[in-house]
Amino acid sequence: MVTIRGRAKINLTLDVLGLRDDGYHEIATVMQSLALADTLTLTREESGIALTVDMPGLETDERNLAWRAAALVIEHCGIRGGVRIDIVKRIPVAAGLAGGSADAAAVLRGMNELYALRLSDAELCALGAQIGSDIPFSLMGGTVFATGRGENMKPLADFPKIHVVLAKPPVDVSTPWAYRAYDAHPPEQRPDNSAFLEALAAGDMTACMRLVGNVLEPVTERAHPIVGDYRSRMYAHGAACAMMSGSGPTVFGLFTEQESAAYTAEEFRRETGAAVYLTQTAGRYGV
Ligand SMILES: C[C@@](CO)(OP(=O)(O)O)[C@H](O)COP(=O)(O)OP(=O)(O)OC[C@H]1O[C@@H](n2ccc(N)nc2=O)[C@H](O)[C@@H]1O
Ligand SMILES: Nc1ncnc2c1ncn2[C@@H]1O[C@H](COP(=O)(O)OP(=O)(O)O)[C@@H](O)[C@H]1O
Repeated sequence: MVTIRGRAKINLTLDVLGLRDDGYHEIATVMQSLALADTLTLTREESGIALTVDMPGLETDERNLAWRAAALVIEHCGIRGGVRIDIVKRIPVAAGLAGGSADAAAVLRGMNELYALRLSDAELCALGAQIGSDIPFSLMGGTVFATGRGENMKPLADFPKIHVVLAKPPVDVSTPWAYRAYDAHPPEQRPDNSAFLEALAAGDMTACMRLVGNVLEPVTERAHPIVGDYRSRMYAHGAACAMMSGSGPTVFGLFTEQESAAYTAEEFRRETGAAVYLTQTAGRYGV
């Protein structure tokens, strides 16, 4: 039996550079792991894939990314045997936090251990990329500059430990929808990735906070103005910076003081009734 965590992410920067021939978008993004994580327990079975999730409504068949990751490993490695996967879900779903990718990455790592497959990180990432663009990052974790459709990764120095308040507005945003809406009206204002990377390398956190930016934020916000409302509330509560993660709709606020993050989370819940999570940035796996 193997127990493994699949961690959420936020995008500190996200730029879309163009539409590719394969229908995906070329992106450039600084991704950051969070301590907020699902827990997955993998148990060897004689055959087949059995999946349970403690969150009602979430698929437990081949539509679940965790199920697909297990199937891919079994096929790729010619495994004669199966697996039972039990997921304790803590990452909000369809939130821009890559919860599904986190679970898939955990299953790839978990299967590697459970069946002593000795797949390298590069092999795991190549398998992960077949299922979803964010999965290679979820396998690596930490602070990463990702390009291509998200699978080309340059590990960066860890972003310092900082408190993160996540607030998910009560609206659903699908990733394909966000990219299509981006194509229909690409925003003019874009994050400056080079400046962000320079500031990060120099350890200039004040500049980093100023340089966060997500080109999908105005796209999702146009359809869901509540995103802007949540961002303003985060700033009003003293966040060093606040922004939507990925395709949204979750808004994160970064706080240097634990107390002020905890107070914000509580107040946010009280004021809006939103699903609010208090967490922290997390470093790379195995480091
Ligand atoms: C926007 C981002 C930012 O990190 O995260 P989320 O908001 O989903 O967490 C990612 O690019 C999401 O990656 P992921 O959620 O893995 O996407 P995938 O499953 O690979 O693709 C779902 C769909 O999104 C679109 N897509 C995804 C990635 C990409 N670089 N270009 C795209 O156009 C495609 O329409 C694709 O069919
Ligand atoms: N293990 C999983 N956890 C969450 N969602 C999953 C999972 N497997 C498949 N999905 C599907 O993927 C969709 C996007 O989920 P998620 O990865 O949480 O969001 P996002 O792409 O915004 O980061 C969900 O609506 C759900 O139908």
